Amino acid sequence: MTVEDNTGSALELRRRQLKSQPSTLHTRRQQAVCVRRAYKRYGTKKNPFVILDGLNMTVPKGSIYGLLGASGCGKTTLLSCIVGRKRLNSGEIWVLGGTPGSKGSGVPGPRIGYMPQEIALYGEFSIRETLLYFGRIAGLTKEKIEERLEFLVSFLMLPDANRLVKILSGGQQRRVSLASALLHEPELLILDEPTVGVDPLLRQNIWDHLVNITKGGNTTVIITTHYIDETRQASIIGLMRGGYFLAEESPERLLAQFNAETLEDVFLKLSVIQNMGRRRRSSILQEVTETIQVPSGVVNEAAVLDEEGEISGEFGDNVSMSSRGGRVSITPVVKDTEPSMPELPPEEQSPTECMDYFKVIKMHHMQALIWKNFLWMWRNIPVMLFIIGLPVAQIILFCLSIGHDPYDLPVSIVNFELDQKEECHKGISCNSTRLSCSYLNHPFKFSANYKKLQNYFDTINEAKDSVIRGKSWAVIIVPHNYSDALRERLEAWRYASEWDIEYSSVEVYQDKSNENIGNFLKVYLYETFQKFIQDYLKSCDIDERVVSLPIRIEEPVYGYRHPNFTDFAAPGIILTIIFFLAVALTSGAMLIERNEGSLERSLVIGINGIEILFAHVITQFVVMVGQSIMVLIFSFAVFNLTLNGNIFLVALLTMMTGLCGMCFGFVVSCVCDTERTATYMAMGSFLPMVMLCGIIWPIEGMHQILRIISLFLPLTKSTESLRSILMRGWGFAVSSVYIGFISTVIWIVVFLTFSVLLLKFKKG
Ligand SMILES: Nc1ncnc2c1ncn2[C@@H]1O[C@H](COP(=O)(O)OP(=O)(O)OP(=O)(O)O)[C@@H](O)[C@H]1O
Repeated sequence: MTVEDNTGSALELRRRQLKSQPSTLHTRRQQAVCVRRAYKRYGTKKNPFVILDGLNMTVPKGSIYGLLGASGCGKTTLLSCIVGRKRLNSGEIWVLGGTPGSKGSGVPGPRIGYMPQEIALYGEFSIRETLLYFGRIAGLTKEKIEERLEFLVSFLMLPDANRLVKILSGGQQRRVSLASALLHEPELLILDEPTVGVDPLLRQNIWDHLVNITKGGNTTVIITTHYIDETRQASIIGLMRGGYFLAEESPERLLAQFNAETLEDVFLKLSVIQNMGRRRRSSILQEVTETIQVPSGVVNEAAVLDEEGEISGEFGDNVSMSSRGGRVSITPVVKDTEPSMPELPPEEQSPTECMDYFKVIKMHHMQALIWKNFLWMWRNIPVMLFIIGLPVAQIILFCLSIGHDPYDLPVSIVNFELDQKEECHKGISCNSTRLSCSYLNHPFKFSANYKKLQNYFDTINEAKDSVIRGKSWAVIIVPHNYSDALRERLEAWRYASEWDIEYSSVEVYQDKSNENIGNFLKVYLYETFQKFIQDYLKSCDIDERVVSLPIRIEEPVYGYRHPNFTDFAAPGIILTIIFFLAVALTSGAMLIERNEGSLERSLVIGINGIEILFAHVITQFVVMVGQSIMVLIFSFAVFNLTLNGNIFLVALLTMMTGLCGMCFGFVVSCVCDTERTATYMAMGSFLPMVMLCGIIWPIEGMHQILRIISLFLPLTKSTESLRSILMRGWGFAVSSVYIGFISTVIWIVVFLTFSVLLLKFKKG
């Protein structure tokens, strides 16, 4: 044969392959599942990891379709796309006549029964409760669920239905998972490796059952398995490799065509052919159609519509595909120019109006979800007690640890007014020659806080050394003749001598490395001196006001003469505790549900993200109300924090902030895929929020830009509002109060909208 002859026949062959498919939209919709030109990649566009590369698949109604392929070839990915949980990058999928995920297609929904590869069950539920949950979602009555439960437990040889899933063996758990998929007798059953870990007898029973339910033609099964030969009972098997099907045929025809004993052999031969194709692209078609005679049915005719329906084969519809991924390509086809390509179906519409999203909420779904969430809590009572107890523990810690004056701080004193070994005594008299003792032992603040740890030294150097070595916070030096000098200074006033002024002053050397302690000590010394000197003048029958600062600080309009930091920080701390615990609780619950796979199963059976979200809002809200009540009781009844306003307003704002935290938790769980990233995000937002929302430091003391930023944070206005209610006793009519409520509502709406959008668009 000459080169020209070869080229000519190859061209002829290509033309033959390019013959348009007789498939039509109508016939595609008639199939249980029809996949055309599916392309799916993970990774980035630049660095793609192609999983499906122009794959075609046709699953006729009433058939059992065995999806075979090596581990990691993309079976689960394909199934996820079929059930609408992942999206193709390009290509078309029809499932039960509609496009998965589109309005009115019923997919995802109870028309499908899905058994994912992971166990995807709630460990804390019993077998009965598991089936009750999935049955309720599918809209079955309790009686029907009980009837099916009885059948499935005996058919799948399950133990007592009241046993918890988490204490079942791996194989038993898989069977409960299979029972959950079979429970509502769906039209399309998608089973991802249902027979792993199942004993041969039960495996045979399962296959017999599948054959039985598909007999009537109303149920279709797609099943993946690693035991290739068990698919002999399937009506069609699709052998997947390299992102597409090597063949899609009935097992009998495949065995006959390849003259093989087992399906493993067939797979092997097809794989060899595929590998040859990779080496010699141009000659593959010739080899397939000429050298290897057997696959003729698989190769060409399979693509042709026969009486049984439209069957696609590797060299059928796939022929008209691109050559992405370097796979064997008979000829590349530009979609637009292909004359006989059936017109693409108009995309079924997703909900477009806002209200459409709320119409998707179904009562029986909500009931099942709320029941499931409460049951989960009931089964995890220690966890729940911890969750409710945690904010209480935090508020107790806050009230006991923050805002109190430091006490028992050691100070060193060198008192030159005292004789050797003389002790300082309390008490004040007009003629006292030991006024320094009266001052330092005055029962007002200084002595009250430092008395226990006043250490007397003989020399200044020794005393200073104690500060240098960190043994005390300050050295107070009282000069000789302090009392006389002070008396003289008071009496002579403007005529006081230099000597009197010098000797009537105590010297203080402080360790100011700790700003708070340094300031407290300074204030204590000032205030105690003020008190002491007034008492001294009184003892001399002199009006004590002459030595008071000529500024009268009257009773404050709001707050106390001596406000404490606890009252300042409490509003922000209460809101922060409730907000961030709600974030942790909600994002944790959502991520556990998602990562255990149970969420995936619920979504496939028809629950949608919005229902899950609202069910969590309801159940978590109950928890959060419990947390808020406990926190408020401990704050105001036990620790007597200042509460001048209406407690109902306080409770309302606290709960709204908790709701806001829950909504932020939903955003976190939608954005993050793992608990670790969610923890980073929650922690990453915690500190900025605490720093910028005026919780521990007034916003008025921040950098200008941060002051503006803080206005746009969820806890700023609510903290301000709560502070005004608590400290000023203001009501809802005052702007700084109602702005806090408005800001919280706005943040709830923003976070909820974000979550809904993320749930809607973050797929696959
Ligand atoms: N979300 C993802 N991101 C990146 N790669 C993924 C993702 N999901 C799956 N893959 C990769 O895609 C490939 C196909 O995975 P898939 O789970 O579909 O295979 P499979 O045929 O079901 O395998 P098995 O039979 O072992 O379950 C694997 O290499 C897997 O690592």
